Amino acid sequence: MASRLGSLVRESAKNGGRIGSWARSLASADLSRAYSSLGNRPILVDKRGADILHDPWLNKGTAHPQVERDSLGMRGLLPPNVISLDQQVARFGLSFRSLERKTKDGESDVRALAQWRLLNRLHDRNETLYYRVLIDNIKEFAPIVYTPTVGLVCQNYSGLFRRTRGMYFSAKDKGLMASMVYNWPSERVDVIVVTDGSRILGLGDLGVQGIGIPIGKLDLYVAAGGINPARVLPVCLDVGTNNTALLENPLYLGLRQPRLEGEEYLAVLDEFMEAVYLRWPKVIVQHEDFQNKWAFSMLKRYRNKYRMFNDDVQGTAGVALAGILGSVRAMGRPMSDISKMRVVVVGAGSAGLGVVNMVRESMAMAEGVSAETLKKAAENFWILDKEGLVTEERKDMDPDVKDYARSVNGSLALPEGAALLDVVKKVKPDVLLGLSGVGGIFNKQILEAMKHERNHRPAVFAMSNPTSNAECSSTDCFKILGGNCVFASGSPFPDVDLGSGAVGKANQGNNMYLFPGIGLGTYLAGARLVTDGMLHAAAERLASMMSAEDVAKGVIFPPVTDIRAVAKEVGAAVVKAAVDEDLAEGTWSADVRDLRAMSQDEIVEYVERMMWSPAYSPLIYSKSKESI
Ligand SMILES: NC(=O)c1ccc[n+]([C@@H]2O[C@H](COP(=O)([O-])OP(=O)(O)OC[C@H]3O[C@@H](n4cnc5c(N)ncnc54)[C@H](O)[C@@H]3O)[C@@H](O)[C@H]2O)c1
Ligand SMILES: O=C(O)C[C@H](O)C(=O)O
Ligand SMILES: [Mg+2]
Repeated sequence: MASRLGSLVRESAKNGGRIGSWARSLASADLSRAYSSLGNRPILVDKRGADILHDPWLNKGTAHPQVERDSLGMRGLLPPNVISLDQQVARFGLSFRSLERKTKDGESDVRALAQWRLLNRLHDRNETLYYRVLIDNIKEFAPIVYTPTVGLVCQNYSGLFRRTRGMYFSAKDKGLMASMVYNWPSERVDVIVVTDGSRILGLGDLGVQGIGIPIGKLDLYVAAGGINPARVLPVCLDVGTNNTALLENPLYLGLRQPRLEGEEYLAVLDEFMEAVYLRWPKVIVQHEDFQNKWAFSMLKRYRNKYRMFNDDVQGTAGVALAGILGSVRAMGRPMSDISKMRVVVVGAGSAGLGVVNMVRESMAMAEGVSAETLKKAAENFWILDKEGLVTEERKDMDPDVKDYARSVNGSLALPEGAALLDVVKKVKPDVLLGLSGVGGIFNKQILEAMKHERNHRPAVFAMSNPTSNAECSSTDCFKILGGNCVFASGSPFPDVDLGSGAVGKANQGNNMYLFPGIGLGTYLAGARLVTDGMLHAAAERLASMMSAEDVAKGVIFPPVTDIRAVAKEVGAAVVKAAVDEDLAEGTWSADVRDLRAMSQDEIVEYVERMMWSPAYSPLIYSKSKESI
């Protein structure tokens, strides 16, 4: 019926509005009336789920009623909010007229969104071509599909929503998730990136619109990590939002309710994790952009049960560790001197604390990790949150930060809640690291205070995303501190011309250098869990990729054009660590005995061979859907 309706409309268009005999039997010759009266009659379909959503004659997008979503295997394939055709028309009009005007930074953002739309449409049409284009132009396009533009996309996602992508699980799906996962059309899923939308980059709670982040992360899993795009699944857990502007926004596609808390929230998470591992027991689940209050607890809850990791806590930590090791080398000192670094960290959230925990372990390693060396290493950090410096006098101290609370007596003592400027002036840190989400917080005075006699090569890491949330820009940093400082930022910044041929090198310090390799290595190792040992191996491999010549110039991370090679090397290091830890079970292409027999170089070659790259395959018609 659907195709008859389709051909009717096409035929009518060809005949300049005249309709065929089939339609003429209807009471009216008016095509639009015929169409609408037909539209109200049931249409028999021989498709289900994603096949309906990808058929323009059948697809109703967000207007598929719940009964249809349930009977046709679509539950979870759309944002949970059901809206009507009239609302869709209104939404389209609203988004058409207002989207560009509402974007934040004017002209350049309008352009960025237009570029994202072009890429997104290509992604919808042709996966192979899309990934080929992305890989070949990664430097130009990573800032569009990933940070910073992906932040803007999430802020506007309800208006930008066209073809659905990924899955949505909500509190309304309680008890149904184990069956819903079977609505996803792929038999095999290797990597899931899931968010609850509660802390999207430094942009806060964006509710269901956070789905843009898992989509962007998985783009890099494919383009950099060589994961097959047919086997990735972006997920948003819609547990409500506390963002009142979104709740009042007529375009908003998510549930209009406050965020679930406590046991209700945990029940959704637990059911989701159980459901995906039920259908895909070997899948790797990456938790992404969960607010601090859940990020650590979810990691602790699941990391010894499932092969999962939290990118913001663990991926970021590895990248910051590699960056600090690079800065130590740039100072002309041996890497073991990391244990002598004074590090001021601004931001005590999931990312900031993930970083200090990992760097602290690395500092302790020089003398052997023990309670004593870890305690000593903790003294190298000064941590600030929105209340200022965290000291032992802090009231209602977050237990995760307790180990780093500074004494208010003794040398370098500062009062509870001391301001960043006072901390920097007194401590004279080697590394100033921002994971606060507060744009511009490393202001002129703070950067001036980083010019001190303790270190002629200070490192400034403005790691918050997207660009407008970065703690400072490359220009501010180099103009104030001179060409000798080492600069890294979460979102890309340009190199800075310092005159007379001198160039301040702007590094991108982003977890994109690790998560694709961590996922790839875990998958190929067939590791049961993602352990600290595997994460340390990943970070160390990243750090070791930079030559002495690079680091001397202040280049501490590889260029984004090398991201595929980085993922390969990091992936191989993760495989090796998993084998050494006896956690590897291998895959059909190399079991654990094969992996054990491989030299380091052979593991690298193996990883490279297993990475998916975009190329067309010949198509042959076969009645059975089995692939040949
Ligand atoms: N570059 C990367 O790879 C990377 C990775 C993860 C997160 N990030 C970025 O880090 C930022 C924080 O992420 P998160 O998950 O830790 O968030 P979070 O909400 O868990 O933590 C933010 C922390 O910043 C503190 N803070 C807020 N205002 C402050 C102020 N004025 N002064 C000092 N501290 C302040 C908060 O108290 C909190 O401790 C985000 O912008 C995110 O985009 C970057
Ligand atoms: O998404 C990014 O660009 C990095 C990081 O995961 C973040 O949350 O900011
Ligand atoms: Mg993140």
